[in-house]
Amino acid sequence: MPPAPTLLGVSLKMYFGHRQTVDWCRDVARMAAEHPAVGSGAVDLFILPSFPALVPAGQAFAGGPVRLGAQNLHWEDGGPFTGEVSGPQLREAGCSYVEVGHAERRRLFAEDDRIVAAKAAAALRNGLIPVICVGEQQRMPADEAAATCTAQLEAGVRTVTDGQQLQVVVAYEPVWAIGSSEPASVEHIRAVCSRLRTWLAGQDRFPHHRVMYGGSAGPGLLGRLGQEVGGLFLGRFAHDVGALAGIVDEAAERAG
Ligand SMILES: O=C(CO)COP(=O)(O)O
Repeated sequence: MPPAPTLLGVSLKMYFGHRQTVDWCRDVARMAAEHPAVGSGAVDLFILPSFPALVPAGQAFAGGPVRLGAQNLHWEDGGPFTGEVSGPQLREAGCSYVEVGHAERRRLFAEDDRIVAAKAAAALRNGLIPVICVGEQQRMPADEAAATCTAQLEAGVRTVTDGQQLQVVVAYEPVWAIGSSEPASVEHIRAVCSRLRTWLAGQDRFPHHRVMYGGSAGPGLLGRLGQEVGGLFLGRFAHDVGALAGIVDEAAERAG
């Protein structure tokens, strides 16, 4: 069996201005169109820009292999929720993915496991692949981190019951490694991702699941991770499209 495609995702968070975001997406679309590994399906690439850029970014990616996603959604599908964006709106805007429960949202916007669970359910209900973020707050041994993250994941999907053919992505992001200079160690990443994969594999609800690593991930990391790590969730170190292209190369090498 050929290895599963490597999943690469980039969240732009709120780093770029609007024009800069759209220009960056056009550059990524061009890079991906020229990169055989993205076109062949050996590498799956998704980009999560800010809400206002979703439509022009979708236009930039139209007809190509790059998938679009959002960084957040509301748990209801419509109604009096000022300032919020719904799953159906994201689908209409062309999104395939949506991020749920990022550490910054948990910390700064008081998103707890109950909200994460409601948002994950909203994503799945609307045909969006949730990228469910989990991660331990402080440095700790890998087995403790794995137990913490598995419990977070279990809580984050507890309301999802009807899982036939549902796809989920889990982004393992140790909070202490986000916005840092270095990612977690390769051994730590492999151990935690492996435990998350084992937990997901034991769930009939999620026949299609992938686990990726994020937190100061950048060039040179992917090649050192085993197949238990399905890909990378990138932040700052993908701002340079050349660096992102290099990571796509590493993913292509992994595919063999
Ligand atoms: O949180 C992250 C991706 O969503 C990781 O961000 P950094 O790679 O910039 O630390």
